[in-house]
Amino acid sequence: MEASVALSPILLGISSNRTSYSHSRRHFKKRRALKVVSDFSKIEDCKIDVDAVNLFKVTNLSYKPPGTQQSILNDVNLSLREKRFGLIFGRSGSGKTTLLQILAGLAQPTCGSIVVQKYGFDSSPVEPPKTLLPEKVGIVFQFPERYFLADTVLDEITFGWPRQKADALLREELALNLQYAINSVGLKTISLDENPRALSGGYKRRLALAVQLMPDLLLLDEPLAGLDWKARADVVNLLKNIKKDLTILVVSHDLKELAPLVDKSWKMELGGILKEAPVPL
Ligand SMILES: Nc1ncnc2c1ncn2[C@@H]1O[C@H](COP(=O)(O)OP(=O)(O)OP(=O)(O)O)[C@@H](O)[C@H]1O
Repeated sequence: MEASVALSPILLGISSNRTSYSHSRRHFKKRRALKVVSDFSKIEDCKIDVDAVNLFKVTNLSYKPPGTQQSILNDVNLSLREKRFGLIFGRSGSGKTTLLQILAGLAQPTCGSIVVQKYGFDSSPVEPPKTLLPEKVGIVFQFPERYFLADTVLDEITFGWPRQKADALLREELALNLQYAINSVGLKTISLDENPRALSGGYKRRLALAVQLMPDLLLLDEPLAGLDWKARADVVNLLKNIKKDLTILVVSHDLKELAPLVDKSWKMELGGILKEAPVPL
């Protein structure tokens, strides 16, 4: 099935689980209208912009899992400007994945805040900070292809989208969402009837990204893990394109390949202590 023909299942209506009607609608509007994240510590960057920019900020965040005595994350601070690529590196077990999970709303921090704030061209905040809502954050876990749920590419991308109760406007929005997702990750040449498990490694990663593409902030845990050299280069190119629209925060050990994309980087030290640091190459 070609992408254009494949819009018809959406227009016929789809049922909900992975995401809700309002969720999808919010994503659609947000993608068009909202500018999100920016770099607080380098807010002078904003001076080159005519419009206001958004800054994603984590302040004094700590996390102690329920029932444990030791904090995994300790007083973490970071900020990233919209449409920037942030990279967190560091030793295994230092807390990188835990931080992504908290940013995605999968666990509650013990203390601290995660906000988005808009700044004007003169570097002053133009609005009070807003709590970053989990539905505005997409997360792609390590080896995301292990968690594919559907039997076709189309169903995998649209899993959980409204089917039965979608009005005409929403159906149109969903059709555009689908087109956007397919085009953004370069899945146009793949049949939407294809079984996701039959795709090559690189195309599986593209599909996993398409599923999570709507939010403003995209979190990726080891996006190159387990791929051969060709697929890795493919995903790096894809991330370069996606960066034009979204803010991306990546946790990875693959520093050399991702370095050309990086605008800001941090090292997570054992004990969950995050420090801004250049990518060590
Ligand atoms: N719910 C939990 N309860 C107790 N300990 C936990 C919990 N979740 C994670 N940990 C521990 O917190 C530490 C940090 O784990 P995390 O997976 O965030 O590290 P990481 O830096 O992402 O490691 P890697 O690079 O190997 O993926 C580990 O020692 C892990 O065992």
